[in-house]
Amino acid sequence: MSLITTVARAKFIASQPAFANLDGIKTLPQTIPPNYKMKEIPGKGIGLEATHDIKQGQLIMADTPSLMVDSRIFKWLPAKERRLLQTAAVEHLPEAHQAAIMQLTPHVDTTGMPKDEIVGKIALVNSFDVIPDLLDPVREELFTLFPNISRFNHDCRPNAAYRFNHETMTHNVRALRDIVPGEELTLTYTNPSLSRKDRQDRLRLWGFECACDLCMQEESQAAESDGRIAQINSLMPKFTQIPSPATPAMAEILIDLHRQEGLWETIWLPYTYAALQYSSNGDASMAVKYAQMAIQHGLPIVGNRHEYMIEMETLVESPLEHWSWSISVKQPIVVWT
Ligand SMILES: C[S@@+](CC[C@H](N)C(=O)[O-])C[C@H]1O[C@@H](n2cnc3c(N)ncnc32)[C@H](O)[C@@H]1O
Repeated sequence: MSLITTVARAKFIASQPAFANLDGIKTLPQTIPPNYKMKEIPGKGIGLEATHDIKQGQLIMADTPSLMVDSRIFKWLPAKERRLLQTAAVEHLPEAHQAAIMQLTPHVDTTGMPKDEIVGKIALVNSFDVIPDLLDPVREELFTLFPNISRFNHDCRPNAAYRFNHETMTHNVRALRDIVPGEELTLTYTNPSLSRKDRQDRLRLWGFECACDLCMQEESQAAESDGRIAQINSLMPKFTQIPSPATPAMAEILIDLHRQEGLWETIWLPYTYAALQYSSNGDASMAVKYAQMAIQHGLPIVGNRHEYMIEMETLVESPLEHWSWSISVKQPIVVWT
């Protein structure tokens, strides 16, 4: 990979296990047999299609970066200088790798365009903002181009999600729900909990009109979906209010709305709220059931170091000793301080 950053940050990144522990690299999961194929998707350019059954949580792809750019350069360098640096970084890669990058979509006609502008467009259309590692002293994101993950198209109700692992330097894409052969594999490029108009406005900033099923729906169906999104967005904050007016029934409604909308990437949150609601109302079996579902759907998305995942593990282990146990029976509910 090519990395554009300061010497100090490059030293930090080079000290990560992926570079410092070469034996560890041998255990990286990139060698998983692909369960997808690349093909032309009508109205969306190239995309990926499942060729096998894929289970919720299953790893679909683990991709290492081609080009990682410290996002501070967007403030520090004029556009032309930045693009020339990005081009030099691409030219540092092995030839086959360079060719793979130059084949990614620039989304515009590049006839007669200088190479640095083409590289700039390819980077803009295809890169991900990687959040820095917790130990990285620089808190600015890393604008990162991956050779294969860039082929995932967007869907406002995606069936896969990504998470960057700094230890292995891989961007891991996992299934959000069970997927059957023939389905397109998709990620979301924007917040799915926005109204259709707001999602489409944001995607236009990426330079395309979204052709996903939800965006192609009739006006009346789109209005129903927007209504559910509005209901989710008004219910959600009630679970973190102090004191909270939330109840187990409200948590069940929130879960149901997520299921109806196919919001599989965030469903771990209502499961978490439901677990806490049932626990605070003294129902251990429902609390444990939902805590397990929160873990099942949350781990692939937020990882095992996330505070809610730690809470849910604790709740599953000893429900009657969890801080939330029966608190609303004894006193007003305080959920998530
Ligand atoms: C990161 S690339 C995805 C792969 C791309 N289709 C290709 O041919 O390499 C993003 C581009 O794919 C297209 N695209 C992705 N999702 C789309 C969608 N839901 N509707 C229409 N076009 C989409 C747009 O041209 C967008 O600029």
